[in-house]
Amino acid sequence: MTLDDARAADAADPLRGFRERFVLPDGVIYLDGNSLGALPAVTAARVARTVADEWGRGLIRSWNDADWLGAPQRIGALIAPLLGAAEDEVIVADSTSANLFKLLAAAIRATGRSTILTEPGNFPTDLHVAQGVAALLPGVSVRAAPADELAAALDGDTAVLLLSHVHYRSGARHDMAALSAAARAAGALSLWDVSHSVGAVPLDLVRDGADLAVGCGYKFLNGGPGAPAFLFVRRALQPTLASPITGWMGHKRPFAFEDDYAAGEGMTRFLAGTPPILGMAALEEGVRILREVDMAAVAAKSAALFDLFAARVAALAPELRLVSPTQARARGSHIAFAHPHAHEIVQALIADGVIGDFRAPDVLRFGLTPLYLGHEDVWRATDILGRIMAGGSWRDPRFAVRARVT
Ligand SMILES: Cc1ncc(COP(=O)(O)O)c(C=O)c1O
Ligand SMILES: Nc1c(O)cccc1C(=O)C[C@H](N)C(=O)O
Repeated sequence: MTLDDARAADAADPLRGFRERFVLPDGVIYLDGNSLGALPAVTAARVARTVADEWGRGLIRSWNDADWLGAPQRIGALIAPLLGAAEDEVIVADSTSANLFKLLAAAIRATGRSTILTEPGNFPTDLHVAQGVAALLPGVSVRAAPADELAAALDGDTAVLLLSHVHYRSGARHDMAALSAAARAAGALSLWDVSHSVGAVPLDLVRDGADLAVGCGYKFLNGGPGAPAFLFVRRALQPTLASPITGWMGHKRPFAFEDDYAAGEGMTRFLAGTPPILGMAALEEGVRILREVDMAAVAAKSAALFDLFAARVAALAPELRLVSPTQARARGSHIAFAHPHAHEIVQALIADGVIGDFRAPDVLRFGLTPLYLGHEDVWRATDILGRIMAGGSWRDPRFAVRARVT
């Protein structure tokens, strides 16, 4: 593909109109929307209105008048179709880590079983929260099995199969339907972390038999740094699960101020405390944009951007080893390569305006976000990468200095 071909592909792109819905700095090619999504153009004004009008003038009346109280359910319902879930199966609350804790503990209690089955190399918070739950509950342990041994590792002790649908490092995507069915056949629940899937690939949690899911609001949903997360519980399971964080917002009647806890109806029981309204407002705007989008078009464009990226790197920087699956249906919406000097190369790219990220020890990762990234961006980014590799500019000692956040 030539630069002209890339431009022609962008001109014919059905999603090209979405780029102007985002604020992106000049001189930057942003390839990290899988870690922190870009700022939607409407979000600053929405947050400013929430602050000045709803908080400043409405004051506490806004819990009713601006429906602050209903934000977790309202935004959950907005996210639901992106998950292939019903509106009453999703609620927005807390962080992905906290929601993992709630659902893991609930799953162990509901099944009466003792093992959390996961895979080695899952996102650290998933593993760490599982370890924390196991440390808290007598007899509970975490077991990790490689992807191709997971189905065989499910047994009568497995309470819950905990997996990231799309792997944060390689982008590899699990077969949700097959693994959820295997978990169910073993009498276990399936819990999917869809942080790297929602808004990135078409999801159908109900069709694919997922029992439980959690995910981030700040990646492909473009909800802003530290945006609230969401959780999904299959409707039939909701009455059987109990949150271990029995806060007042999950109570059946929070404003009755009763001494004794009574779990709220449906997903409400998975709330704990007061929702962060400013973050909720930003998240709502990000999700609204995604709701206008045909996810099949997003998936098709993501696949085209990936193929272009992979082909250009193979030609211009063959020393980078592709670690993402080559088949589109087997991956999410980022591309990853391994190189012993991945950190330095990513830093050199950032210095040249191409923002990707480094995942220790040796991975360069580039988010492919079809709403605000075009073929020309990929063409230019890979051009810069090729020059950095050919010229060896990444060897500059300043690129070896590790930042706190990579
Ligand atoms: C798969 C996955 N789960 C969870 C998280 C983060 O969870 P939290 O928002 O609680 O930090 C991330 C990224 O940070 C992630 O990639
Ligand atoms: N949540 C993050 C943060 O607070 C700081 C820096 C990065 C993140 C991320 O989201 C990392 C991301 N989940 C990943 O896949 O690596």
